[in-house]
Amino acid sequence: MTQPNRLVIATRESPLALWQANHVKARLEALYPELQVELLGMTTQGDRILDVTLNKIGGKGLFVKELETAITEGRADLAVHSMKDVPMVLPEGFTLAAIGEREDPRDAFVSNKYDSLDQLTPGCVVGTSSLRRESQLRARFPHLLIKPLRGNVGTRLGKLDAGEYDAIILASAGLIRLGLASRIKSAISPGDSLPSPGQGALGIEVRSDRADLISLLAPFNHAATAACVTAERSLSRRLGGSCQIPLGAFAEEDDGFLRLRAFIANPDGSDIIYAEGNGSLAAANGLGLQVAELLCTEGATEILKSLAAAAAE
Ligand SMILES: NCc1[nH]cc(CCC(=O)O)c1CC(=O)O
Repeated sequence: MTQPNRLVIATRESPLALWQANHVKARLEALYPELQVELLGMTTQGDRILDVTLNKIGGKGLFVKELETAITEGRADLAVHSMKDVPMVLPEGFTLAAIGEREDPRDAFVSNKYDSLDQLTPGCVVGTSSLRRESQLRARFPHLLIKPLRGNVGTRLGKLDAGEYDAIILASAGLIRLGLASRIKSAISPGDSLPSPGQGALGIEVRSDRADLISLLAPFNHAATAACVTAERSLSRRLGGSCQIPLGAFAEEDDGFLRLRAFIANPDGSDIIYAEGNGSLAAANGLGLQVAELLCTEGATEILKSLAAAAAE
């Protein structure tokens, strides 16, 4: 198998996406000094449509499709994604060659006036467009008002600073990567806001037939992170995971074992179901299915039915 001497990474052009692509580029160049790596920046539909909440316009796939097309057409070899944005089922012919070590997976509380969620007083306005974050806030902090908030990380911080919100919730990982960790007033515990499947982890997508790339990228894979993300994604896939469903799934590895916690909810947070399970690293996929089954027995099936009925209206 011959090693390529030049690689092109397809990436979105948001500052976070560019940071992630440059991070993978630097890692690859350090591993393979002979290799030349270039970036191909692209705008996706998800970046273009900013005035509608994501769950109304088709969700995660919008951020990855153009990148996959560039790979199919031979304009790029690989795409770097936030695993949180990668659909649970990849299109035929694509695979994840590696999942890198996870950054802080927790949600971050960001505010110019308050230090943490429990300091917020009745009527405080919290910005988020994530159904996952919204349903958990409604369940745990019913006195807060939730107002939609979209755009890339910089745009969202700008809206907070303009006084449109008392606080906003973002992923810690994005803020840390962008050198904005000082904006995090407090990390929200997974018990208060269970992260999204894949949050904080980077994935590298290639065509399944590129054995050369799959072996080249193997050193980037972080086994514990990959197992956690596998468990989270298998749970989400089993429940039809997309941005349309308020769902969180978060796995942690300790000494070769995984603990997977998950929840599913009605969008208004009136019905929120938690489940968790433990398993070995090697059985990550099965653990995801097992905890999904637990959620179904506890009422997830009914929530999914009513969400599907509401969507069909
Ligand atoms: N939904 C957009 C998105 N996709 C990945 C991240 C953050 C980085 C990560 O989770 O890896 C963000 C921003 C956010 O939710 O604040």
